[in-house]
Amino acid sequence: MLKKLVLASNNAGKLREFSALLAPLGCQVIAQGELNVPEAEEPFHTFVENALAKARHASRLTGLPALADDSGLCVDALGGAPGVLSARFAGEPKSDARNNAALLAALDGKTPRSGHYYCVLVLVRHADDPQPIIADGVWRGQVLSAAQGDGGFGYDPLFQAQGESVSVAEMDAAAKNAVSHRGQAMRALAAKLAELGQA
Ligand SMILES: O=c1nc[nH]c2c1ncn2[C@H]1C[C@H](O)[C@@H](COP(=O)(O)OP(=O)(O)OP(=O)(O)O)O1
Ligand SMILES: [Mg+2]
Repeated sequence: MLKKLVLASNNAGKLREFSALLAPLGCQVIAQGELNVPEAEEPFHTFVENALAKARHASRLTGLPALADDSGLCVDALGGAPGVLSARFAGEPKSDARNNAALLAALDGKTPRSGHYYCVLVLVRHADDPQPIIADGVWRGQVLSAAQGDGGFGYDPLFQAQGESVSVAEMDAAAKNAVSHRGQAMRALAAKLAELGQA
């Protein structure tokens, strides 16, 4: 039933991961930027509210079903920060390099360095869909004391997932998708769609 989907994100790193993660759905996927959808406001304190706002915004402006991802890094010793503010941890304009520097500074001298990536995905069939499909994923690990690697995006050079011996930026893209917060969320979303007979 889902033939065409707008991906409600402007983050190039996420879009790269989704091109592999969405392939099994077999539907046509268009990034919102290709349809000139401007970035949505993300004013809320929870990931799920922000993801829903992004999905509704893209769906309203395109008339298509929309999938949004709201995600971030939650560090235990920082009370869950940067959390929903991950993208703007070092202020505007958004910058992965400045966010990583701000994270190292915030954690300087603090222990433990444990935390998790969180991702929530929201799919709306239309802008006012009363039954959004929601799935999430958690990926635990540690914040490293210096950046390692140049793959991935965001905080990946500083994050080493549990059970791994390298940073996420040193993992290959398929290995990351197989275990990441986003990969887990996507597989859970696909299972819900299948349950609803819509994938
Ligand atoms: O797998 C990941 N690897 C590294 N960093 C990650 C990951 N997943 C989320 N993150 C970080 C990046 C950004 O600092 C924030 C997401 O913020 P978030 O608002 O969801 O995305 P965004 O503004 O970059 O793009 P958009 O809202 O258009 O999807 O969390
Ligand atoms: Mg955002």
